[in-house]
Amino acid sequence: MHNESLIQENMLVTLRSRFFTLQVTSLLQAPQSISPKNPLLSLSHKLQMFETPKFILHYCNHASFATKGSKPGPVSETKKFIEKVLFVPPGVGPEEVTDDLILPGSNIVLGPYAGDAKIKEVEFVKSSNRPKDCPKDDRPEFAMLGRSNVGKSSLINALVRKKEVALTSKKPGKTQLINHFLVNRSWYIVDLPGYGFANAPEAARMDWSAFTKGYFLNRETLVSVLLLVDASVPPQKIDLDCANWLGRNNIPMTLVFTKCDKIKGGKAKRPGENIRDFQQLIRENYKRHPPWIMTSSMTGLGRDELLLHLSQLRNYWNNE
Ligand SMILES: Nc1nc2c(ncn2[C@@H]2O[C@H](COP(=O)(O)OP(=O)(O)OP(=O)(O)O)[C@@H](O)[C@H]2O)c(=O)[nH]1
Ligand SMILES: [Mg+2]
Repeated sequence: MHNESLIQENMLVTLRSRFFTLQVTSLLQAPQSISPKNPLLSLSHKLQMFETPKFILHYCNHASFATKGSKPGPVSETKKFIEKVLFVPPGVGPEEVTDDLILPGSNIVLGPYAGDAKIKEVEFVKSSNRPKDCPKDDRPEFAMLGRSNVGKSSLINALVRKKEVALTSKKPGKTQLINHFLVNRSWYIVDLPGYGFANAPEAARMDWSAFTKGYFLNRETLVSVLLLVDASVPPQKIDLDCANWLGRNNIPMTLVFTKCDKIKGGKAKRPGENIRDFQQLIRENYKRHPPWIMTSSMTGLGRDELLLHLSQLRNYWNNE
């Protein structure tokens, strides 16, 4: 794709996201009824003021996700395409998806479980150095996973709108323990140590396999892993391995692309291209695309959209 159209695409995503952010305030604040009589209708009504996020179709056209030789038509007419490419949450049938229900800068469809996504308070609970030392209660949690320096701690701070809730650093390897943060006294965000940091001092280096994999495989309250991937660099083998490992172990995952504000000069690929490449490389291992979303902790891109996504996963989990 030409650089110019990529820049336009990135700008479009940013603008749409800003526009959307203004409009979603009511959804962020007002708890949604979990089983309204006609949930999609009411949600659709709330979202109808939004600009139609044609980005997803535009994106998918370029990523050639659609069957070869066929152009994706309007979302409502391409059921197979929707099932394969979009993340359609519980409570929404593929035939009910309209493009105004797709969160901008993502493949995530907003369903009737979304709501009550505003963060009112956040409290650091504890650091654990073994999975079995993690808080023992039945509140749902989301774990931030990703390479050292990908921006896990920064994203937590951006989500909760506090500068130093989770400690960040320019040097990789800052987070060394499993850190639980309790949000609104009802759910946890978990900051995990980064993987792939070979240069850490011996004492700080850890066996990621034993340490963190145990957590994923045994944590019953884990609603979804948020796998953070740096969109400013080309796909890295270690991230692809991680995405594939989660897929093989049926651990629910949302791909959160970070640093989408970072545009490198020269011939370096743009975030949009790196994101597409990453998805194409994991495509074989997933029947359907996992939910993915573009974010930037610097500009706030994707913040409210990600909170809405987490709210629908969490509310569904609570009602299961
Ligand atoms: N441009 C840009 N920089 C970012 C973004 N998110 C994080 N950073 C920077 O990336 C560096 C690492 O951020 P952290 O949040 O500490 O990364 P981490 O994944 O928690 O790292 P570990 O704790 O070492 O695993 C810091 O210098 C951040 O300022 C982003 O969205 N855009
Ligand atoms: Mg960290």
